This record gives sequence, C-alpha cells and structure tokens, in this order.
Amino acid sequence: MVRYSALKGLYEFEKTIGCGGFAKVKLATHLATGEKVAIKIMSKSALGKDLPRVKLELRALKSLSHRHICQLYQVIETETHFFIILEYCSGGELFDHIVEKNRLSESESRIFFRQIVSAVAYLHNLGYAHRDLKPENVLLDHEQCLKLIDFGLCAKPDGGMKSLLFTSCGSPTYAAPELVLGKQYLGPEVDVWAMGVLLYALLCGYLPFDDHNIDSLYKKILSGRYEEPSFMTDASKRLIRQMLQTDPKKRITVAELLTHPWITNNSNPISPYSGLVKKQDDDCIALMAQCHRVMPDEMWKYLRKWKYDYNTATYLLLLGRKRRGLPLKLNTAALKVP
Ligand SMILES: O=C(Nc1ccc2c(c1)CCNCC2)c1ccc(-c2cn[nH]c2)cc1OCc1ccccc1
Repeated sequence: MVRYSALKGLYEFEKTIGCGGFAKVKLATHLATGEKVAIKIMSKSALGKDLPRVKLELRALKSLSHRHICQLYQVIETETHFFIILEYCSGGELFDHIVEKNRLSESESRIFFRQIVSAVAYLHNLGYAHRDLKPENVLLDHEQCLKLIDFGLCAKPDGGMKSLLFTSCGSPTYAAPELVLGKQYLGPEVDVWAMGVLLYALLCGYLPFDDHNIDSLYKKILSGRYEEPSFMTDASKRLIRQMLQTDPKKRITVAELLTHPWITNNSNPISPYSGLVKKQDDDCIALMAQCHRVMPDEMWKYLRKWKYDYNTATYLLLLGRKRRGLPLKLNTAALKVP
C-alpha cells in the first residue's frame, strides 16, 4: 500500500471501506484522541476536470456544522493528493439498511426523514442546495443517526451550475423533471423532489421511477406517474404527491415540510438549526491548551479560526467524545504545537 507520509504520526490507516468514482475511503484512527475517522483520499491526477468539484465540496463542508451532516475534521493537501478527514459513519449506507429490512415502517421512515429534512433545511437556510440527494449519500452512524455526505455537487442556487450536475451525477434516477428537461432550475426545489424519491424508497423499499433504459426513465420522471402500493397510508401518499410534483412551482418547499403534519405527527416541528455542533467547550479547550502549554484563551483564539488542521480535528473529536459521555484524553505524542 502506498505510504501516505503526509499523515504519518497523525492518523493510523486501517482498511479501505469504499472506492467511489475518483475517491477511496479508508478507515483510520486519529492518534491524539484514539477516535475512529473516515479518510477520503483523492489523487489529483485522477480528478482531472473534477478538481473544481472537490474544491466546491470542501468550501461547502467547511461552512457546515450539523448533527445530520457528515462532519469535516481536517483537510490535508499534498502535490499529488487530497486527504479529507471525515466523521466515522459505521452504520454504512441508508440504502443497505432499507434493503436488508425490505422496507421501513411509516414510523421508522418518519424518524429518518425528519433528520433529512432538518439537514436539508439547514443547508437551504445557508443558501446551499445539495443537488445530489440519494440513499447512497445518506450514511448511518453507530447510533442509527443519519449523516448526509458528498457535497461535491452542492452549490449556492444563484450559481446554478447545472452543467456540473449533468456531467458528474451518476444515474439521474433522483433527478427532477426540470433537470431532465435541462431547464433553468433552483437547487432547493430539486432537493425536495430528490427527498420525495428518498421518502418513497424508505416507505416502499424500491424507487418510484426506475428503468434500465434511460429514455423510458426520463419519460416516467416527466410523467410524474408512479405506483402507490396498497401498504402506503393515505397521509404518506399525500405527502409524496406534494414532493413528487412535476411542476417545481407547485412542489412543496422545505419550509412547509418543517411543519407538515406527516412530519410533525403530534411531535414538535423540526428546527433547521437542531444539532449545530461547532461550539466553544471549555473542557476540550482546557485539555488542548494544557497539552500545547498555552493559556485556554490563546488556544480558543487559534481554534475558532477553524483552519481544519490537526487541531480542528482534535477539538471536534474531543467534543464528540464529551457528547458521548466519554473521558477526555489526549496522546500528546501525536499533537503538533500550533
Ligand atoms: O465511516 C464511513 N464509512 C464506514 C465506516 C465503518 C463501516 C462502514 C462504513 C460499513 C462497512 N463495514 C465497516 C463499518 C464513511 C464516512 C464518510 C464517508 C464520506 C463522506 N463524504 N464522502 C464520503 C464515507 C464513509 O464510508 C463510505 C462507505 C463505505 C462502505 C459502505 C458504506 C459507506
């Protein structure tokens, strides 16, 4: 295996768990805290014209901090590679979870779907659209908590880089009619359509529009007609119809989803800000300050720049340990002085 010297002493690689288009995902241990992470490795030469997509993903990830969005910890760039250190999602893909259970009950689907709505509402409130929402891009952590990944296509809607979508997204099974028609479109509406496909997949265990022939797939999407199996409740059917609405202007918005009766179902409405995770924590700061032999306010002054270096990773991983009620400890050998 290629020795990635840039991470020597900082991370210890374990096995490769996924190989995507131009990325490889390896499990690793963050040595200062002993916490597990996922490292997405991309070779710049293999990226070629897709390099801007990586820059886009990193810029987006650096401004996102939400319970249901896979947290970025550190970025290491060498002449030849990008190493993106990310939150460990040991539950694997939501897709696999659905398939192994055939389909999910309405209440289990609601628990997952509320998390997706919260993450997408947060994204939209920041002016981003994900634009590639699909079950493969939704992972689970060890607590069955959902994590959105792969912001390679996400953009601020005013950017409207639809060419990016056509060139790089895989199967358009989740693509909204306006995308299929190549129309000007707004990212948020495209995300709502994809969320409709996702919710359908959760409730039914298969996709509303599917065909191995791309032209008949397009025809089905443009028709907006799909099967409503008998096991679906009327409430689920109504909600999905509002999301899989072919006219983007008539499609329900994320803001309306936040308070939709099927979503709230007598529990509290979803706040798009739920789960903001990046905050000042005195215990974590104090421990890092002690190891670096600096004053806590010096340490926080450095950390709040969010440089996504090893110290950002260490701080965020300590925060995670504290949230899980684990003792805070640091292996100073791996710590680099700022
Ligand atoms: O932590 C991640 N994955 C992951 C970690 C542990 C385990 C599994 C999976 C399932 C396989 N059995 C071992 C347990 C993990 C984290 C982030 C990202 C990621 C974030 N932006 N882009 C990619 C990707 C990740 O994975 C990809 C994957 C690999 C195999 C299957 C399912 C998912």
